[in-house]
Amino acid sequence: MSDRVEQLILDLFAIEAVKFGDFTLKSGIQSPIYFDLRVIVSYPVIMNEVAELLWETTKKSGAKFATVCGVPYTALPLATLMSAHHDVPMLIRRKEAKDYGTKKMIEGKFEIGSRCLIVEDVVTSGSSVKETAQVLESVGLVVTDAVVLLDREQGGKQKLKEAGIELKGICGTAQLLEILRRHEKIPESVAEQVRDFVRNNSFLPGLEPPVKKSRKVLSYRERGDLCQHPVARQLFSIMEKKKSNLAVSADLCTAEQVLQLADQVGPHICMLKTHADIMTDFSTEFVQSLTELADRHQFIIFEDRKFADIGSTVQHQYRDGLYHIADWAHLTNAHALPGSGVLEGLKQVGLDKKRACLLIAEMSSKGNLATGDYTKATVKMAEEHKDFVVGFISQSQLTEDPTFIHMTPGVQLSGSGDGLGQQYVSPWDAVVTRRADVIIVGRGVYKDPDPASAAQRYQTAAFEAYQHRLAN
Ligand SMILES: O=c1ccn([C@@H]2O[C@H](COP(=O)(O)O)[C@@H](O)[C@H]2O)c(=O)[nH]1
Repeated sequence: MSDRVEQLILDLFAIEAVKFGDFTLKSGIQSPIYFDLRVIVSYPVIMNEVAELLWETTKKSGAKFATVCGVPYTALPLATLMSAHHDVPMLIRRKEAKDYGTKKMIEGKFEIGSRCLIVEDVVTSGSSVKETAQVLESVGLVVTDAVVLLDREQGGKQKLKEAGIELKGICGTAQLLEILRRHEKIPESVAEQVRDFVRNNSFLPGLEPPVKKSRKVLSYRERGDLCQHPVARQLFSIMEKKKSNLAVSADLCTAEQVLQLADQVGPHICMLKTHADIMTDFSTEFVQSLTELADRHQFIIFEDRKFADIGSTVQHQYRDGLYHIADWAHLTNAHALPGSGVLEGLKQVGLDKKRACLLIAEMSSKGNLATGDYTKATVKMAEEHKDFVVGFISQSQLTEDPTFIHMTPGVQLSGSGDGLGQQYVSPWDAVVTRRADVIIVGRGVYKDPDPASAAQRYQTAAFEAYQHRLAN
């Protein structure tokens, strides 16, 4: 195989798929080396050889997969050849979801939970592979392996490993330079310049290049298009249409108070959060009226039940008892503390009803224990239950997966705490600094003499913060 890799590098150099000079990369960095693998479509013999070597490299690594998917666009023909020659089904990732028809981001047939191999032409920081993995995972596929023709050796492999993806490459920059030097295709001074560049432009933590990376921040609409769960899709769509990323927490003790508040703040919110168990007169009539208000004003109902028991018990708490939560709350939440059984239990009740759940990964209260490894384990649990878990209650952004929604309580325009452990940040801080998608406000709204105006103030503050995030 090494003779074939050597010949391939010489061929790539000959067709100017590998160039030396002074190039401005997408990130704005000046680079002395440039890979333009797009040209290989004009050289079918070379393209075929690349696809074969990608296949052999993958097989040698022992990677197991049911489908292959090329990172658009250069790797698409490579994945196609691998698929056709080795009889392994291919998937196509769209760069943008169609705005008509089925709005699929992934074309092709697959089984939920099956593995997909990502194929790429060049890896620098690994972000394109990661982005493709996120889209594949958002539809229920599993990504553990990726294969690339050229690894620039700037930290992408390590970054992907941190994200749980094993990257195998046909050739790295060091080997490529060695081959070209041995065949006297480039002078030693050029090879040294490239080695220097690679050393000084690593994407490893602490060694990131000093330039701003231009990763696109997705809008709520774009994120909604990526989501599979109907509640997540509906929420993002309401947020975009109503220009609201505000959830009001109706922590009130009578049905009349909750319904009055819901009607007053309805036009300004994307979600109403309830604590059914603090109400003295909870009834089916209340549920009916709340549901009507949610339909009229277009908001999601979130029962902040914070389930935290074994699967069998939470199933009863969710389905039965006084509140029959699963019958009316689009969304509920759970602690990760009991382990994944809590989700298995809730899912058996909620999935058929198309309900969704958030995991409590961080809390706003002083001295709480939902930090560090606990928070990380919570994120992992959410990733393993994406059919039901659509996001987090958190105080910061915990994952780059755009299909997870981060909701942040402990938000007020004025005030830093309540004397009982609650800690407040401003809407700007929550959305811009901590990267919340939705802010949750209780007393800041319902204790105001004019809750509708207060909700409008929070709505404007939080949505302007989101628009700032989009633009910067
Ligand atoms: O970490 C958490 C989790 C949940 N909450 C809930 O949010 C509201 C906040 O009400 P405020 O009046 O705005 O303080 C309340 O229902 C809590 O149970 C939280 O605050 N922190």
